[in-house]
Amino acid sequence: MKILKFGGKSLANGKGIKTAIQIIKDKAQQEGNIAVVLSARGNATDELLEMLEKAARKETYHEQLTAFKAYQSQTDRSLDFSEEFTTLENLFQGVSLLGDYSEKIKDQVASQGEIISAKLVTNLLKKEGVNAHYTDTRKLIKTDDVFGNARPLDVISRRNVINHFKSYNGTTVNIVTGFIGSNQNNETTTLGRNGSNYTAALLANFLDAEELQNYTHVDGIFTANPDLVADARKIAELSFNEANELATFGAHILHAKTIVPLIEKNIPLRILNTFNSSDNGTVITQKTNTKGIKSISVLDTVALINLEGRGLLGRVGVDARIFRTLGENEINVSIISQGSSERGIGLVIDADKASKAIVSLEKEFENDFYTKDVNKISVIDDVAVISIVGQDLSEFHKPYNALIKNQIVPILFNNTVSGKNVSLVVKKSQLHKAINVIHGQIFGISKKINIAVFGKGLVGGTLLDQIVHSKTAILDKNNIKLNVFAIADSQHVYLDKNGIADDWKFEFQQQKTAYTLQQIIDYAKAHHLENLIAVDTTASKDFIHDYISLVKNGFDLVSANKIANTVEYSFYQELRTQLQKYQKNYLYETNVGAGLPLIDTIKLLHKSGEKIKKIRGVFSGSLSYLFNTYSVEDIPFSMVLKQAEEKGFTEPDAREDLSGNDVARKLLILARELDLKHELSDITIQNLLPAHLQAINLQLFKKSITDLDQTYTLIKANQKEHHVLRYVGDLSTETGILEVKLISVPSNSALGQIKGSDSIFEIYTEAYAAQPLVIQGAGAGAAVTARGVFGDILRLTEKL
Ligand SMILES: NC(=O)C1=CN([C@@H]2O[C@H](COP(=O)(O)OP(=O)(O)OC[C@H]3O[C@@H](n4cnc5c(N)ncnc54)[C@H](O)[C@@H]3O)[C@@H](O)[C@H]2O)C=CC1
Ligand SMILES: N[C@@H](CC=O)C(=O)O
Repeated sequence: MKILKFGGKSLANGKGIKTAIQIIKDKAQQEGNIAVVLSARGNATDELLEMLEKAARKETYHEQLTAFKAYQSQTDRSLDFSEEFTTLENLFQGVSLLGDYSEKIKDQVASQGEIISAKLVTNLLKKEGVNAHYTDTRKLIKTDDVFGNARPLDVISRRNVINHFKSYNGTTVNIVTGFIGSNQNNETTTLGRNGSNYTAALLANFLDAEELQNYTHVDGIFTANPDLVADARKIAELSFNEANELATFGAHILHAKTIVPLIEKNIPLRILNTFNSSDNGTVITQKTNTKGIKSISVLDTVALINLEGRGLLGRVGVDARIFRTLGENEINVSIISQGSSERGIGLVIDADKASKAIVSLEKEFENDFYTKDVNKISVIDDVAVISIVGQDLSEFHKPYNALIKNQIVPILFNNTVSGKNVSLVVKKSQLHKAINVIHGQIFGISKKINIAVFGKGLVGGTLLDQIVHSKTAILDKNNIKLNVFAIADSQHVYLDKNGIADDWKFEFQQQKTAYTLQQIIDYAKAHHLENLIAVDTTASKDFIHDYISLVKNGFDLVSANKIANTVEYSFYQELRTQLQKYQKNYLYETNVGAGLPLIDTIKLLHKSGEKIKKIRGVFSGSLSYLFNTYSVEDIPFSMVLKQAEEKGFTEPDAREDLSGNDVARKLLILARELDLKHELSDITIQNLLPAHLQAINLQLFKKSITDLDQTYTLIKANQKEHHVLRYVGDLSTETGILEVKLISVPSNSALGQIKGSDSIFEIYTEAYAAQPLVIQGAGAGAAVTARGVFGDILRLTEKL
């Protein structure tokens, strides 16, 4: 025999009840021996209890009762529910007169929901030709007298159920009321929370069922609540022990007491979705083959009680007093944590019991306050418990580190000695983010990286296109979901928590209002976005002052902008101090040599103790292009400059290149990588601009660029034969030389031979003394730079 159980949503008017009837009919035809346990339909129980409360407060409930009757009668008008409706009317009337009600009355009211439900389903099945029989469990399940949470009396209930089912030879489908029973005086009782599931489990146990199939409105048990974690996935198999842990920690589908009768007889429990017949659901059995973490569950209606005292160390009986006090006040403790110093104990209890707990504990420890053995009993009520079921402590560092990196510091954590369960108490405001971070980390379904791109110009725009284009491949290959949730230029921002798509340019254009950085930070917080990266593809001197704010708010940084690394050394140092403090990273590989792997190489050599003596070369892609082209072609200098601009090699203001500032910045960045505390002013810079072009505005400069032609025609003409012009950077740690200048070199030398926009860096070290280590390649351009920034983002994702 199989027991089927249907929940309230599965029995709601319309699609629910129709589907449930079809399922029962099909199962009765295909599998024969079944019994069906039912909850009250829709929200019937809540509505009945609401009306009861209203009656007790002497408020009017009549309109709601009329609506209730109409709803319950709507599906099958041939049925007469006058007995149930009259019972309810009489009960409410009595309560209204008295202004109060007992738990006994409450059970009588609540039970009508299941009675109506089972009568309706029986009738509908009969109409469909199924030999259905209405079974009122008040006649079968005998309980004690604890109204509202009655305990079934095993022997008598078992005998009643077996005898009742014996009277039917298997061709009858018993449609059984869940949740309700009766005491020895035949007064209606109810079985408490999850009572209908309990009834189904008891029936399965008493009748030695082959399986209990619990029909709900979800596909089964998930790795986390899908409402909180979009990536949550269904678990196919669970063991009873794991289910029990989940039940304790808020998986509402299960309840510990419903599992016990099944464990006793080793009866599998299958959670199924009424509305998705193609899904096999989750099956819970004695033992599953699959290992590892099963699920993350949450308790969010809890409070953390903290009792602290200097005089508690070694005092016998303190914990006993705490638990006795709480026990006497019917306060259940779900998590306990006490350090070996015994100076404090943390307890997690139901939130609605927090005040009672504090008052009773303060009373119990009144004398200890006077003697100063106890100095504080406090409550933190904006907390939630996350429980990782199946978590082995040897692997716990992974989710824990991920939480810390996302600036979520658990208030308390503890584990079960037997079984694998780690629970963390976190601030409720951080729950959503915390559960997503943990889920991403332990299930490795995909790690979501939330990116804000500041600057959507040449480099930023190309980067965004590259991300949109490659994100699916990166997800498939690396399990990393790149989610650009913010794009900002100097005026507007486009925010989308679900990430940009191909049409990001169009969406950005629709943004018309000014924004502040705080808005972006608040947006990330409000949407619980984890693994945050801010990308700076501006050339802004102001935006760098937002870096520290971003770091403090949980962002790692990637930058193509050289300014933060080249302003005064005190800022350079402060930024690194803050990065260390907040455990954040800052990658800027494209600051020197665009996409070339230069900074990483220098860092590695320096870290490994290799003495770098000199770095020399052509550091600028645009100036490389300018002089490589100008030296061999017979065209005006200004025309080549225009080409360099059009190809995206220059800075937004090309004078940053021509003034030598850009190369000087690169030199300074490299010097600082070698721990040399230089300032930009320490660098000797040869400015390639005539004085009158230096101090005018950009527009005027663009109009006057032909003024450059005469100067460079002369310089070119005055060179030795077979020589070419090159703008070079020179950094010597031995002589202290730091200079950038224009030189003329033989065209067959290494520097003389570079082509296009290539940069070349010759690195002389102790090991690379005679022949330098050479890094050469495109030193500018939106595509290579954006690729370099993308590389930094991917490098960061490995650290998050
Ligand atoms: N072009 C290249 O080959 C390379 C460029 N870089 C660096 O990349 C950066 C970007 O260069 P391009 O894309 O050519 O510049 P661009 O002028 O095309 O784009 C800059 C963008 O930044 C935005 N912006 C300015 N201030 C802002 C602020 N406070 N907040 C947000 N957005 C702001 C602008 O509105 C614009 O969208 C520069 O720092 C440059 O030095 C680095 C390596 C190579
Ligand atoms: N304008 C720069 C771009 C890269 O940093 C250059 O020309 O090298």
